[in-house]
Amino acid sequence: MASEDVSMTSTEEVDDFEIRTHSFVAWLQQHGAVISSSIELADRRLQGAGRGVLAKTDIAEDEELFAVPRSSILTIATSNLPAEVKTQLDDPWLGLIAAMVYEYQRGSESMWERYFAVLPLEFDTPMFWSNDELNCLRGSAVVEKIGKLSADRAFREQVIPMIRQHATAFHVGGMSDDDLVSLCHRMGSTIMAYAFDVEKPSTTDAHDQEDGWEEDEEESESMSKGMIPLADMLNADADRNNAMLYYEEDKVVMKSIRAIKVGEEIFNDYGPLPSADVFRRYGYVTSNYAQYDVVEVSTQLIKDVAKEQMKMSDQDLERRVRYLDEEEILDESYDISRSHNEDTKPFSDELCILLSALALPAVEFENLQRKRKLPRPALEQSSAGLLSAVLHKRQGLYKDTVNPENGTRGDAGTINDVTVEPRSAHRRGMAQQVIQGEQSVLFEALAMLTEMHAPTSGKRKATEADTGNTGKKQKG
Ligand SMILES: C[S@@+](CC[C@H](N)C(=O)[O-])C[C@H]1O[C@@H](n2cnc3c(N)ncnc32)[C@H](O)[C@@H]1O
Repeated sequence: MASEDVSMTSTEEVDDFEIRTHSFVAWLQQHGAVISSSIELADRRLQGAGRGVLAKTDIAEDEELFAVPRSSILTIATSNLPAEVKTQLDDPWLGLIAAMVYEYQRGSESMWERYFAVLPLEFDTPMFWSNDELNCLRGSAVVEKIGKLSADRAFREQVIPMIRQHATAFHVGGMSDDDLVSLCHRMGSTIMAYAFDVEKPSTTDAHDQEDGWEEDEEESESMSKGMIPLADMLNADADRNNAMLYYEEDKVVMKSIRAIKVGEEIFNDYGPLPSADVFRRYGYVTSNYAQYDVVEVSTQLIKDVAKEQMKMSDQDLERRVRYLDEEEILDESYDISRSHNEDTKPFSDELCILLSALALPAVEFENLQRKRKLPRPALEQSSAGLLSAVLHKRQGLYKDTVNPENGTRGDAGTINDVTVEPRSAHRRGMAQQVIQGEQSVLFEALAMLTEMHAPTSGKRKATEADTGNTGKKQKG
């Protein structure tokens, strides 16, 4: 989990945690926030979840839990960044990072000082992992998505020169570029785990939009990225989500969306994110996002296996792939989902079309191409065989194979190894959970393919219903 200070052990320091909580709540109220007496900001460190919001009394559905004035939300616009700096910032997440660095460095001169005092100093997100720790994630597509190098580059090329240009305003005298990169990473990771896509005042539809920075490109003019004090103190739970944030003209309001019993935690939801994404963005793993787990299979892997399995020439392979690209079927990778996930199909139509196109005899493919047609999005015997070979190859990309039934694996000793310090052991444990989730998706997918083409069922042809293409729910 994210933490303010991992070395915090003495009673004095533990008390400081409470002091900072109370000081933050008092600060927010002084700035016009209205907080219901039915809730409290509580210490959830024993649950491994930092702070969280608890119900102090029974709460009815649709009750207002708290309201935060828009002026207390930290955005580029509300920050005190000099006007000429604001005009230099056209990227929303780099801009908010700069605004946070600016406000943080101003210390007691910043109106958000007591808010920063409850935000984390350290993270367990993979952005901060050692190479040894990252090695435990080998095989998961999450490794390619961490983006540390590109973030470093953006900080060094875009943010730091701008900060240096206004060094006095930013109070960064004496800080090296490396110090600034670390501070930018800290603020970037805080945004990733805490910021909301805030609807601007004129658009008042209800939405819960807690988000990371990767959605920025799609962000419309009506949204801006912002840090909403207290709204971001809610922990998340995919199954027990009981509150939602509503955007009003001059404030944002958190309301209960179902009845909540005294003592229960008030939870936000991050949406249908696979565990790997929850882990990458928020730095923790729980089993209740496992229902959304996926395994990413790259097109390159599919091409490599098809070439070998179908004994295809490079020329033939590239011709088919080019045609599918023209028909907008080709992607860089395809997600395999859980077979019992109610909202998604285990094998997408695009993946089935790609596999079928690669598995067709050359003459049949040429016929289709001539008529500018595509294969049906169903798995036939040959395309299912190809997929099965792809998935076996995909399995081999993981560092170890985890038994999805009991979680044991080749080097399970690493996690319990007394020579590994506790924080690293915790990270390795999370890596194992992520990998185990992905591998169980693979096992399920392979079992489904076997069942679809089991010899006992008489080598029947797969129908669209097998791949979920009728839109009906798939049962595992
Ligand atoms: C929006 S903040 C929530 C407030 C946070 N607990 C705190 O003390 O600042 C998101 C962070 O809370 C933690 N978190 C949220 N939901 C959690 C959960 N269900 N279990 C464990 N940690 C959780 C993670 O560290 C995540 O990055």
